[in-house]
Amino acid sequence: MTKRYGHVLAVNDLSFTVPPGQVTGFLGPNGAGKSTTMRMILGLNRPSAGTATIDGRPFSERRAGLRHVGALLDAGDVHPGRNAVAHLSALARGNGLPRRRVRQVLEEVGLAGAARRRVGGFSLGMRQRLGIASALLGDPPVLMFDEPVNGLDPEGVRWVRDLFRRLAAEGRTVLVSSHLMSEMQNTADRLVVVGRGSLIAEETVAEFAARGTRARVTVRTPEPARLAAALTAAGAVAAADGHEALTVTGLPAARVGDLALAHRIPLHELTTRTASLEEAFMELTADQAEYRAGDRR
Ligand SMILES: Nc1ncnc2c1ncn2[C@@H]1O[C@H](COP(=O)(O)OP(=O)(O)OP(=O)(O)O)[C@@H](O)[C@H]1O
Repeated sequence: MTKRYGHVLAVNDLSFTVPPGQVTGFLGPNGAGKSTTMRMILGLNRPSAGTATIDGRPFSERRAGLRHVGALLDAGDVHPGRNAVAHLSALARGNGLPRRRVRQVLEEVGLAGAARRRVGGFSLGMRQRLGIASALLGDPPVLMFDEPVNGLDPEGVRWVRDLFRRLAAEGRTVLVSSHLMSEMQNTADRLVVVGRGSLIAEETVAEFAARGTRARVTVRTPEPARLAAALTAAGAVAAADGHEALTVTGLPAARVGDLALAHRIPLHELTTRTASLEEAFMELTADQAEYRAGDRR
């Protein structure tokens, strides 16, 4: 799909597949086009070009609505004067869903105790939970969540992760967007990474992690300057990392240790670090972030 807003190219010829039985993380920096893409999948925004299908058909052709696809797009999109039960009951009525589902999903998201409180008084985390309850209401096989973790406390983050894993284990299709790799690391099976509207990567989390920078060696010594000189002479790149530490690329840890011994330089630490997912993500999207500190575009 492609989506233009005037001269802004929000989504640029983006194509990917979200399989059932897995959690697919939809990852990209702010403004990468994630929300626009999700809205187009649901037929809320019209693509400038291309189509999105769910089980082979556009969402608009699906009569089952909430029973087929559940989505959390904007947790703030709830009438503040209503309480949680009224909000969900209206949704249930509009979609021909049994009333008992309202109680069930409120229990499921941990809002049973706040069921009769006005949504206007909800914290952001509670609104997210209510949005997730709405998505679950129709017990759908396909679920989409746009930045569901925003505003959740650590217990909420863990809860939502377990929920997504369980939904996928039940065979459902789960698409979750985030601008933070750390949120996806232990949640997603697959990643669709976007930057400035374009696809950067579509692969398993393991494949994505393997893309990361070469292994690096952290070495700590009271004589960093001498060690850096020895390492550089041996063809490595040694960068000062704090007071007595160096970050070394281009040589394995064993060679770094051997060189230190040969030069009689004491070592206080010698650690191999592989790039974290976060680093792989930052590296891949470094040129793609729309807004960055110090950016004066
Ligand atoms: N209604 C609109 N009118 C004009 N431009 C828009 C509109 N909606 C989105 N955009 C622009 O499209 C681009 C993609 O926005 P989108 O909200 O889809 O990104 P996102 O990846 O969801 O970002 P975030 O993580 O910040 O929510 C941005 O440049 C945004 O400013």
